[in-house]
Amino acid sequence: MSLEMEAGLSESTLAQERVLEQRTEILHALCSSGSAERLERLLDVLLARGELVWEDYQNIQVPGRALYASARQLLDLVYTKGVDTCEALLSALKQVLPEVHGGGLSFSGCCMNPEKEGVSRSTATQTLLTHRPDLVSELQGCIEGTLDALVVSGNFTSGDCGDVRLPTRTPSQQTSGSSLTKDKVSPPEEFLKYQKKLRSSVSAQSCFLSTYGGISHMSLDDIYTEGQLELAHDCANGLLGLEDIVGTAGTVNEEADTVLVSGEAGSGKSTLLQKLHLLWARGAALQDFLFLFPFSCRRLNSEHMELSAQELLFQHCCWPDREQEEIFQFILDHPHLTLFTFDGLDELKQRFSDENRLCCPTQRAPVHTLLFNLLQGSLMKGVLKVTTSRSEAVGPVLRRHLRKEVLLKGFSPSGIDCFVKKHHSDPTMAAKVLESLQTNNALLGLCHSPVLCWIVSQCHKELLGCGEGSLQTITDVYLMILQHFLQHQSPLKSAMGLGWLHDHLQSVLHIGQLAFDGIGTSCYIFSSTDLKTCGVDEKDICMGFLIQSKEMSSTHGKRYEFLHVTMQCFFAALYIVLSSDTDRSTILKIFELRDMRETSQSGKCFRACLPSTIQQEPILAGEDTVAERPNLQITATFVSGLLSQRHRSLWVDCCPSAMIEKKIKHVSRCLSKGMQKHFKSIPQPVAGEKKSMHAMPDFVWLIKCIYEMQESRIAQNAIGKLDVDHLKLTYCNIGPVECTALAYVLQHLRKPVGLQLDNNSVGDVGVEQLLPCMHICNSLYLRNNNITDQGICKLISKVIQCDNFQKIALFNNKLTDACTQHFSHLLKTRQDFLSLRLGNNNITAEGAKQLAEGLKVNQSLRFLGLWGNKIGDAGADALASALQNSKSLLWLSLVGNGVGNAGACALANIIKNSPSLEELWLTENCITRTGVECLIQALKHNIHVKSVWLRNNDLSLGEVQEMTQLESRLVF
Ligand SMILES: Nc1ncnc2c1ncn2[C@@H]1O[C@H](COP(=O)(O)OP(=O)(O)OP(=O)(O)O)[C@@H](O)[C@H]1O
Repeated sequence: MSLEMEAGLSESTLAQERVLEQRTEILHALCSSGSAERLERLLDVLLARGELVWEDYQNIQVPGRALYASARQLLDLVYTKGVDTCEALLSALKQVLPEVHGGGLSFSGCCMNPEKEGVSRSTATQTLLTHRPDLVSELQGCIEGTLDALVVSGNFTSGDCGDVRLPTRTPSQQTSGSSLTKDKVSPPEEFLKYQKKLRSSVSAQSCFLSTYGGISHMSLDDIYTEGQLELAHDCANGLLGLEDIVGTAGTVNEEADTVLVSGEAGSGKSTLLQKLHLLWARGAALQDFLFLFPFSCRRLNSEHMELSAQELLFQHCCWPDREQEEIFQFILDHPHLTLFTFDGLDELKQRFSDENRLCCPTQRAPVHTLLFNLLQGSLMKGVLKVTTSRSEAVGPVLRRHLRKEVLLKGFSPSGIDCFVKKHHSDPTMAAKVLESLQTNNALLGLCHSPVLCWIVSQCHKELLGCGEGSLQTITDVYLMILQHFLQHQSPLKSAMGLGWLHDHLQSVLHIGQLAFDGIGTSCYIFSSTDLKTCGVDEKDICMGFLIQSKEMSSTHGKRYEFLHVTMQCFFAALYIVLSSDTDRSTILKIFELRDMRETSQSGKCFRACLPSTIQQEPILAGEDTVAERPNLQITATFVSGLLSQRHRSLWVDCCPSAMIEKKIKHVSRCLSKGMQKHFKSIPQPVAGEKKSMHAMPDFVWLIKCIYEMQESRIAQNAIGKLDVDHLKLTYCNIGPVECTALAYVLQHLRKPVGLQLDNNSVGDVGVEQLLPCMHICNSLYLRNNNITDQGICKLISKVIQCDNFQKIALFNNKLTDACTQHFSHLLKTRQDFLSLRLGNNNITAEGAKQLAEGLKVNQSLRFLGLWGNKIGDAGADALASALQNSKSLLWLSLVGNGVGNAGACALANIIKNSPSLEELWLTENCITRTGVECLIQALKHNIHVKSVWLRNNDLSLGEVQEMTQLESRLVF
């Protein structure tokens, strides 16, 4: 074999090998956007070059086939056609996907087959084929004119035009359709009819709020209040709008199609989805999606038949009256035009797993298998899915398949205001409710949770009549709604005092048992038989705690669910407290702590303590069916609250006090043991370091249970033995409610701690809630917590009196110059204050001047951090003159403050005079040679300074080298 031949052979085989080797990348490049556009352009080029014939094209573009399947068919065909076609494919890819090519995928080394390129085609059809790619791009934007011309010339009918104009086609599909093929996509009228039917069914399901079902009808439009939405992985991006949920912001995994909206119970996840559904149905949002299929995991639990993806869509959402196949194929073909929502993934009986793979949309499987495959994208890849869940119920396996996670953090303070005003049409009443909230901070904190805000607004009479400050805990609020509903039953007896519970005890126990059995088996929808088994009758239903379930199919009889799942937890707790059938083992199970490695065991154990009738029920007995842990924990929180000394009088006539006493003992022992378990996990400190405790998953929950009990003795028992210097509770979902509980419990610590609450949702209300424990804190870290000047004003006026308090860090909040007068006051008053870090806020020169007033007279501050503000040269000047006489300052950071040369020269005075300064940070400050020279001069007078950081300023490489030679303590 000659050398040329050998070279030719290896180059040719190379092309074929490359198509094989790069198959996955090519497929990804063609299909990952979910749009068929790229594949179509590639086909156009290959047709034009004669590499594919028309028949090949039709074999690839089979209507209804998934995009990936078509692309695979193309690659198979090209490979079997041989080396030349492989080369042509690689070359066409370069043309079609230049950006991908530039991004690392190399299809190079191939040229077009000149013979085929030069084929002359005599007929018009051939010309159309040869010039197809150019025609496609030229026709984009002038399709309408072309269609008109074709109709006028008699070549096209209006039906042909309709096919081409099909709204869901990509621009190049529209163009290709006019010249080559009329895809067998369903005709527009049928498709539009289905879309219309789907829209009206989605609209009907979403226009009312179910919590109001038992009492009145409240339209979503009238009551919907924006909740606070944040990206889980991008704190800097601030709050999101509703449509950002499906947008690209915050994407962490481009490959994945599932967006998770997570939040606590009652934070408004279902309501948010409902709002999205309604907006879509009205054409007011998400208009990139032609179809939206809403699913409720709670209702999917009741589906015991195996279904295909197609059956799931049509049977559970909206049935197409005609042409089901075509409509489904259309959805498969255009996955990016469809949105699925799955509400309450945490309520699904099975835990997410990606083990049973299913790819075929027509293959039947159990509904949870379908759901898991849809979420992980092996089924109906490209369809965007939005699912909601409590955050703690989402495991690492699902997280791997998430495109992004969005956190729903309940109402902001202004959201509470807005909700209460919407809830009460009478503005005087709204004002009274808001006024009473302002006088009760613990209750105001609770109202950040929409479900609690709803209860408080609903029970305004009880609220206004119950006296200031008597509502402190979540249990108090739920007892209030219990009383509200029960008294609604017998209004004449409304002045009956404590007897209100006793009079309805049997009903409460029956509903309680239903709730309790359901919590143990993740059952949230109840049949008439379930109700009968627990003795719940029509009169009990009328009380309003149970509402009729919105059913997807009429084959089931009437079904019921609790107004809200937290209400079910509350009734389960009432049952645990009041029933003689529950004992120590029940309490032990609901208070069982989560092992870090444990997933579902506790649920199974809990089931074991349910009555045997429930255990044997076939739907509930599946191996992987579990009680949902977050609901068990909410139930345990309510049990703690109900067993509080404050509510003991309620039970006097309802059950033997010895039984209640016993249960109290069990609960306090569980809480104390739970805390001990945490303390045991604290590692011994490394020499020279402080003893630090990182909160484990259940720590905050235990703290909340202790708070619900409102008994100092229990709090003292549980926390008094904690011996740490630093308590770290970062990323623990701590909002105002948790702050209230933390402050209540931490007050009982024996020695001062550093409290680190970075990256939570403390806010101003939370800050106020923390005040009672400030005397036991020596430092407070509140990075990224939505805190404003208002919160700081209250915080400082408290900590100024706390002798232990010496350090505060508030980076990434919403502070402005208005807060600096308070810090200035703190610095003036406290001559033992050590560290003030206010980085990344909105402090300007004015704020720096205010701070300088305090710094002038302070002789204790060692660390001052103001990076990422906007103090400029004037601010730097003020700080410099205040700090140049400081004998305590060790570390000063003014990174990214635009201090410039003037600022640098002013700051040089600190270097010149300070006997203590060790580090000065001036990175990113637009400083040039002039400024650095001032610093160098000053450094000549100071041997204590260890480093001056000057990275990313306006200096050339040569200047940097020269200055480093002159002064080695400058860091560039
Ligand atoms: N954005 C909102 N505007 C007005 N009311 C709301 C809003 N969000 C929630 N609510 C009220 O709070 C109740 C509970 O909200 P929702 O059921 O949406 O919470 P959730 O986060 O889905 O709870 P869970 O995780 O327990 O299912 C609603 O029924 C409604 O009364």
